[in-house]
Amino acid sequence: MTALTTTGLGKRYRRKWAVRDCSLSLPAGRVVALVGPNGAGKTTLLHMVVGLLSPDEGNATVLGEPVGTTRTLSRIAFLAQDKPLYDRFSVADMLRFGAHLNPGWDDALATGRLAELDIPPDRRVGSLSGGQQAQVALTMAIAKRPELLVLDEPLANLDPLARHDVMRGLMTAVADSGMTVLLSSHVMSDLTDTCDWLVVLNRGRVQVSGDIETLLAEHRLLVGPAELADGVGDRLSVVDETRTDRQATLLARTGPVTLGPRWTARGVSLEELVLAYLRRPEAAALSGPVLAGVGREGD
Ligand SMILES: Nc1ncnc2c1ncn2[C@@H]1O[C@H](COP(=O)(O)OP(=O)(O)OP(=O)(O)O)[C@@H](O)[C@H]1O
Repeated sequence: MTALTTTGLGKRYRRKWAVRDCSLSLPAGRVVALVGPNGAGKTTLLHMVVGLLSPDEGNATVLGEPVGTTRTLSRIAFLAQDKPLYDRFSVADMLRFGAHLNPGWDDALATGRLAELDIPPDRRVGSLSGGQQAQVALTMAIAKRPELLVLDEPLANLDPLARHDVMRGLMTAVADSGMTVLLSSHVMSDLTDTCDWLVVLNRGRVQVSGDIETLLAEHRLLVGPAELADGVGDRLSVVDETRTDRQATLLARTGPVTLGPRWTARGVSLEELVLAYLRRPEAAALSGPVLAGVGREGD
């Protein structure tokens, strides 16, 4: 089952395209990280997915149905960047509000989650810390019992401990419900242990979309003599490279690779992989087969 399919999706503001030619297929039950630099088009894409913006080209299907229908909306929860909370409401008022708006509301889940987090129901939302407000907003989204939860930078402005707590809460909810999560973030370290699918958006276009374990297995960081780098680069799909007079460091899309004795090869971290693609907007790695490089004598 596919949680989200987009085909040639595009949106422009006046004459400038914010998202262009976006074709994606995200499997259900995954926790998907949507990453990209400021202005890459993440919010625009998420708004099209949840039906807040209409595309100027292409189309999107969510949970097998067209975006924006009443039935689709009831199956999605969306947490926008500016958390949709009312400062003057008490926490309990917010939950009543959520129950009123959402037919599938799970009140036991909402009250139980906030009790576990020690967030008193009678406190005014405006008097809670940023981390507590994020938890209330996340609780509201989860209590809707969505099949697809879309979060636009849920961790923005939170300190590392609060970010960790919010992500842990999210993972518990995912484990309990099996819902698909699509979340955007700038902070790679928040995503490393929690997400299992990666989408990199850069300048409005999808650069990478794939299972994180597979993507990591398909890339290597190669370090060797600068004078031999061109020869190696010619035979491998190099995403990004840095060189000094003597040494070259290549991040290449390749399976296990055998190079000459002057080279070392190791796996990459998620952060290294994302940064390499972001530095090279022209490089694209949509999920697909990758050829393993074979080394030659003298490399
Ligand atoms: N309402 C709007 N009117 C005009 N241009 C807009 C509007 N919203 C977004 N844009 C432009 O569209 C592009 C994509 O913006 P978007 O907010 O989708 O990116 P983003 O990846 O979410 O950025 P950030 O990480 O900074 O939140 C940017 O160039 C932005 O300036």
